Amino acid sequence: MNKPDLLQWQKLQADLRAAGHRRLVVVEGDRDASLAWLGSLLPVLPVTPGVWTGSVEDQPEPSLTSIKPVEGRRWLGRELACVVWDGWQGNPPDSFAALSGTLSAGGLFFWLMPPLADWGGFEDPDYWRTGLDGAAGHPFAARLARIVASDSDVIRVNPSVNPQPDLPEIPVAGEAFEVGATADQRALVEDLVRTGLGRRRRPLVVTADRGRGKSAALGMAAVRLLQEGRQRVVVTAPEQGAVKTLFHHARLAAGQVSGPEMGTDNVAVGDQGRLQYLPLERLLAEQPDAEVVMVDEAAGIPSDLLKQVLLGWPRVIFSTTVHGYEGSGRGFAIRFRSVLDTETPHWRGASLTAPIRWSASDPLEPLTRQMFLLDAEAPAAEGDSSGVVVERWSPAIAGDQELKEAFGLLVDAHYRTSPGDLRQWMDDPAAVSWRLTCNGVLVGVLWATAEGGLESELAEQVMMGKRRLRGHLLPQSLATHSGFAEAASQRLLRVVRVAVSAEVRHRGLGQKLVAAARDHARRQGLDAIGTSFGGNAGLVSFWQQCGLEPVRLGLKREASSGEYPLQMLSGVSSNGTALARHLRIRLAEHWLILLPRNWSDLEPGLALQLTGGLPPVAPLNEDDRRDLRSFAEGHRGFDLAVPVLAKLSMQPEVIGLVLASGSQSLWARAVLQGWSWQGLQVTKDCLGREQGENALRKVVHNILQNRPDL
Ligand SMILES: CC(=O)SCCNC(=O)CCNC(=O)[C@H](O)C(C)(C)COP(=O)(O)OP(=O)(O)OC[C@H]1O[C@@H](n2cnc3c(N)ncnc32)[C@H](O)[C@@H]1OP(=O)(O)O
Ligand SMILES: Nc1ncnc2c1ncn2[C@@H]1O[C@H](COP(=O)(O)OP(=O)(O)OP(=O)(O)O)[C@@H](O)[C@H]1O
Repeated sequence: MNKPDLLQWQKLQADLRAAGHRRLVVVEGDRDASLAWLGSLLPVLPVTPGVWTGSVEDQPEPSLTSIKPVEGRRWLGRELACVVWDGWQGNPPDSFAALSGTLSAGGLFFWLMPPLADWGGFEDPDYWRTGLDGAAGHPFAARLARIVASDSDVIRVNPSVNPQPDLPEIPVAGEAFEVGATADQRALVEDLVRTGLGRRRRPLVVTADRGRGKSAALGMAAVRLLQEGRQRVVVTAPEQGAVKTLFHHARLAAGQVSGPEMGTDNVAVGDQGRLQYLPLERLLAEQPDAEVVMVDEAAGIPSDLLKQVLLGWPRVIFSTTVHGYEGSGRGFAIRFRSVLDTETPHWRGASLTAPIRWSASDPLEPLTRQMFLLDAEAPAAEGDSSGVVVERWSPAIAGDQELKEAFGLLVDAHYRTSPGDLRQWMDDPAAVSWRLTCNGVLVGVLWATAEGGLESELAEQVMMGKRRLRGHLLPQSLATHSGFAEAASQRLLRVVRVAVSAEVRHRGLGQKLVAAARDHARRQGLDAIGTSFGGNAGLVSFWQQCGLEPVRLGLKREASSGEYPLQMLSGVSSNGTALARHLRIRLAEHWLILLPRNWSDLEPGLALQLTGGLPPVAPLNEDDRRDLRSFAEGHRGFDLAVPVLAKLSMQPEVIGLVLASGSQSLWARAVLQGWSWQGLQVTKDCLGREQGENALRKVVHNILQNRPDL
């Protein structure tokens, strides 16, 4: 009979729990046989709470919760005794990695799949979601198969061939593993308490892998601070769900009852003390009088908002996950470090290494790390930028060390780089990549993908919003939102990611990588090179230096960067050049009406930069000049001068003068973004209407003096 030896599995599970380990069990081959095999094994194992990533009808054990394969990330922060992952239904990497992190000590992760040798050719049902279906090969899955095959801690079962493989002996130490504070965590709590009680402006930045107990430590430390005399500790995070663990451990530390369904708004300690959660916007708007502010999952918050928190309160603690399942916090650490170095050079870093919910010798964590390159690190760049070589390179055929370094560079540069991106990069047949080395050390990577080239009928339908295609981000968005069907029929090379090591930035290396991609686009007869990213002033400058121009700004801020998506393009063929020009002129024609309606909260520097980068729609006429002079000399009020001031902003080189005026933010918001005087007072752009108008008059006066030709 194809049945497992139940007693052996029960012993294995008990030994794993005592050792604080979890294991991956790959159940290979025929799916029905695998389900039957699991159906006889699971009832004798502890499987609740547990999940099954398949349909309810196929569920091998009724007490498992049936979820869709993509829903794993929703379980982050919870603990599962068992995961049964039906790979036949799809293997979205982010979700898989997230679920593996929810498994507690003693947990088994069953993975149903075809035989390992077939993984590279297996048409994973999840491929369609990101347009990878039908690709000739799947190097990402083939690599996973190699890793699984070479890991002796993975248990492999093929129920139709060998239903009872030899199970490993788990060495169990004298004392069984128990979840509890590690020495690391206790030391961190002391450090946090010292920071919270200490002198001003010595921020602490806590970084660690997932599940090290950072959030819990913040909760425990907050309570200690309140017990030791602080009255108000405020915690914030990208979303309220992220502070559940923090509040749970705060309640326990305060000797209160805590349960999973309890709120995360407030914990009172003693007569006066209060730990309170505030969403970031409220924290910044209300500026509460807190002695200590803690920011959990700080990588999920744009650095300019973190900076406001940093400067707004006397004692600030930031905490974030590095090597997360849904993206990495190291990019955050790098980006935010420059803010810290400038604003508060005495900031300190702290870290936690020991896992809390499983033992340090658990084999599942290092395995998932390797599978999804969760710990990918860019090689140390010494700051040497000589001996530059730019070359085509492919992640699909790279050795593991090379791949790890290149992916590490992308991860460092973009904190939302996730395992799903690795799969896309390796498997997308339209992907082309380059790497840049300095004296043999990898310091730059560019990943691009060819998009568009749709038949004209389909392109028309995409333009009219009647069809949506997977992939083709840039052409689709330009066709649908900007209204140009030819954007979907032309062939564009979209730069998905470009990254240069922080140590060697601003030396022209990034531009070299983009030039290589542009060259390729030209040689391949493509029409344009473009990109789409969370717009900020620095990156817009970079892309402008590379010859790309803004052609579209999205209407909704991206969840990942907190910024508006911006698309930039540069023609390579004559058709592409005409399209880019056409798109820009169209954007320019609409800009002054769209900007205040849709992007009034756009960062003012970026609003000015984009305005200055657009072609002028119409030159100033005699009436405009008269109005400008009247405004500058005080005969005409601001309210009636706004249209002419806005028109003035779009004249060549005017924005340069505005940027140099010292009133740039006031100009952007009052003239271009439609702000009220009241709002401008709150942001301290002016003291009130009179002072604001006078400042703007001065700017106009200066522009008229400098540019008599206008
Ligand atoms: C689709 C996408 O990938 S968008 C995301 C781009 N990648 C990232 O944000 C990752 C982190 N950043 C990086 O890796 C690098 O800063 C890159 C790739 C953006 C630029 O690489 P570099 O090698 O520094 O660019 P390079 O030296 O060729 O060009 C620098 C010019 O770009 C502009 N620029 C680049 N970064 C900035 C910035 N933060 N602020 C202002 N201008 C900037 C400037 O004009 C700069 O000229 P300067 O050095 O004379 O001031
Ligand atoms: N001292 C402790 N005793 C018991 N359980 C703990 C302790 N510290 C943390 N935990 C538990 O371990 C898990 C991970 O802790 P926590 O969320 O604080 O880690 P983290 O490093 O903040 O991870 P993440 O990056 O996932 O937020 C949680 O389930 C938490 O309740």
